[in-house]
Amino acid sequence: MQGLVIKSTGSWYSVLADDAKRYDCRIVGKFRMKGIQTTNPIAVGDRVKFDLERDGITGMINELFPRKNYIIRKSINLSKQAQILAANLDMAILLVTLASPRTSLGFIDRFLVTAEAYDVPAVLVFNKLDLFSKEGLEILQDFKEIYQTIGYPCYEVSALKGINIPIIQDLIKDKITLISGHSGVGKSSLINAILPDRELRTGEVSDWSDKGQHTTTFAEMYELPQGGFIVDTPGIRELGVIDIEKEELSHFFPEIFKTSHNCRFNNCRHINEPGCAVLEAVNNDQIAVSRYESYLSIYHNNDTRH
Ligand SMILES: Nc1nc2c(ncn2[C@@H]2O[C@H](COP(=O)(O)OP(=O)(O)OP(=O)(O)O)[C@@H](O)[C@H]2O)c(=O)[nH]1
Ligand SMILES: [Zn+2]
Repeated sequence: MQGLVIKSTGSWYSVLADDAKRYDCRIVGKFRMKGIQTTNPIAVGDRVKFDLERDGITGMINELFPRKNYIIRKSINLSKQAQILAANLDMAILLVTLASPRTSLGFIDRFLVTAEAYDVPAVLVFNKLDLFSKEGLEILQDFKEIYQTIGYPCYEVSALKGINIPIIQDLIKDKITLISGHSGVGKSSLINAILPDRELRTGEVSDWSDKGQHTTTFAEMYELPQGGFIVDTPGIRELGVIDIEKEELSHFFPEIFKTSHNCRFNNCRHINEPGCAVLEAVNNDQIAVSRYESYLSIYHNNDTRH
């Protein structure tokens, strides 16, 4: 039988099979991933094959289908180990607010770089629309223009007042979607608005605390009544920390990458090189200054965290 892993406790996996029934499964043998060592071989979002046991309600997973992508969390102390938080994400939503609290452009850009590196399509959703003044709405238009020009879809909602929620419900239908955002941005409110019945909580993964202790938090996969799942990872405010080589960073800024093909040197860093097409595009307002500043900031710090 085949199915989707909707819950993982480390030793048991809840698999939603193609017959729409749920089976508690264990793993046969070892599943090793090339390149990274993981504490959990299988995560929510994985598609697996399993053999049904005689009892008709439990199973043994014997095959993991190739992942189109996955997001990981590195252990802070156990340096070589990583934990797969979720696999096969169709979309990552970054929830953004322009006031109380204001999300910085740098934060947005770091999220987008990480999403690009993980190969997860990213979308920006601006929340707390009900709080926007006239000036706020103008800033919203500026923000949207920066990101829509690059190709990132932007939406605006009020989770509290229920504005534009059906648009988001439609957007996430039949997809596995990760919702991220910094504290206070309204993630819980949005999930509640989308999914009033929180009883549908369906998954979890364990996690490390900052002190390196192995604690359990809940990265949850909520099944949507209209089809699809939301992955919520409380305590993980971004997609996770990922190591990006300096030389590769521009690959994750789509507009910089596209423009860089016209740089004079093919190893151009886009910092001060003669004939740099990226610098020229920034000067001509074809690339947003804020985006270029984020590029420089990440380049110099080599850091995708806050
Ligand atoms: N005015 C307004 N307030 C909102 C909206 N959405 C959420 N809030 C408020 O913002 C605060 C934070 O909302 P939460 O949903 O708890 O935010 P969160 O992102 O889940 O925050 P953490 O639990 O810290 O991760 C609460 O006081 C909400 O009532 C909105 O659309 N408009
Ligand atoms: Zn260049």
